[in-house]
Amino acid sequence: MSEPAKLALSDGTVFTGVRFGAPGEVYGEVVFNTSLTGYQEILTDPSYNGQIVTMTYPLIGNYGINPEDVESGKLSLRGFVVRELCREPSNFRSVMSLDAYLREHGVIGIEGIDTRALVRRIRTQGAMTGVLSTTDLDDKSLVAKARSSPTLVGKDLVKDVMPEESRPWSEGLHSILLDPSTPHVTKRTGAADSGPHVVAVDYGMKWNIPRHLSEMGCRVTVVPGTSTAEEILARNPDGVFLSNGPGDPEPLEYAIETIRGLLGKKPVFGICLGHQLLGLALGAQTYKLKFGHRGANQPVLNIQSGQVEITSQNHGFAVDADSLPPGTEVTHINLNDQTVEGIRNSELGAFSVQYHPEASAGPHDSHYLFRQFLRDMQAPVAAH
Ligand SMILES: NC(=O)CC[C@H](N)C(=O)O
Repeated sequence: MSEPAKLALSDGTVFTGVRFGAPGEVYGEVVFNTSLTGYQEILTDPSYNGQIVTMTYPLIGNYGINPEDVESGKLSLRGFVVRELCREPSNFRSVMSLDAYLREHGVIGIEGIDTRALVRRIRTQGAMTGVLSTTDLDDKSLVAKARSSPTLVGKDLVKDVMPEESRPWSEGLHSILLDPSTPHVTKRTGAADSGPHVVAVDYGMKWNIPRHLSEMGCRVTVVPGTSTAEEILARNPDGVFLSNGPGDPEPLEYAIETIRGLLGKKPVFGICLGHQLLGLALGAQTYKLKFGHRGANQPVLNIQSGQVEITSQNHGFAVDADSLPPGTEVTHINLNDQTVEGIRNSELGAFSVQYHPEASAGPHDSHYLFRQFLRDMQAPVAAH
């Protein structure tokens, strides 16, 4: 039996659809993702904390859920919006349906709404707060709640999703990726225990990042996003990695302070939130984009090589190019809107990208950045 659900936006628009997943009511920033596949990686990406995610692809759930394609141990997003939910998945790796998965994790889903109309609203008005409910179906009340719910600007959303303790990382990439001749066997390679030591500062890190570092032979120690520079340096790393994570980078003063204490001492590599935090630590500014970049088909120009990479992205904030201090250069730009996608300060041995070279899900064009970090770690900082 289908149960109604509603999504109301702060601009007064209300969409009526059908519930899937858990019942209840949530508010969050309504954003959209243009990936055709990878809903499981999106659901488990901690960077979506505080957001209600809409998929633009019209049929979601057709290959089910498997235990391997997770990017964290839980679902951090607030709600999930699709045009049509596939209730009968078919895939040799699937162990349950998307509907059952959302119910198990207490996440509300809505299907059967015109996601094209919703995305056009977000694109014209900008990202908005919305309320998704299966308990209150009164349009006026829902719009009033959407208007009075707080936005994520100025909030620390990292503290909800980062680990409390440090831990050694112990997993490489799927063998399914490494050995296409045995696609029915999904095994991971073990973690490296020699090679350069990377301390990965976890602000809500997608697991495919340390899997890549491990796969390259690095020994990886994951530490909480609140770690100080002294605590990190005491672990004697060869390089420090700054992870992705949710929300506005600006209020994360503890992280910016830590990065300042590492710059020039160890090679630093940042991805997404880590990139924004590196920018802030170098003295640049960040700002909120109108509706963000989320998908697996974002074109990025590598200014140095002249090559275009098709990239996986998930961000709503960006580093302001005009605010970059001398010595820090823009290395990559987004070809859709010319925003900054990568920066480098060679003297300090630090670089970062706004997009996701670990993909998961998405194209693999940007894996070379992990090798670049490896090269940086093999040369002392002063040599950069
Ligand atoms: N994926 C991320 O790390 C996102 C970075 C930041 N929270 C943003 O939305 O811009």
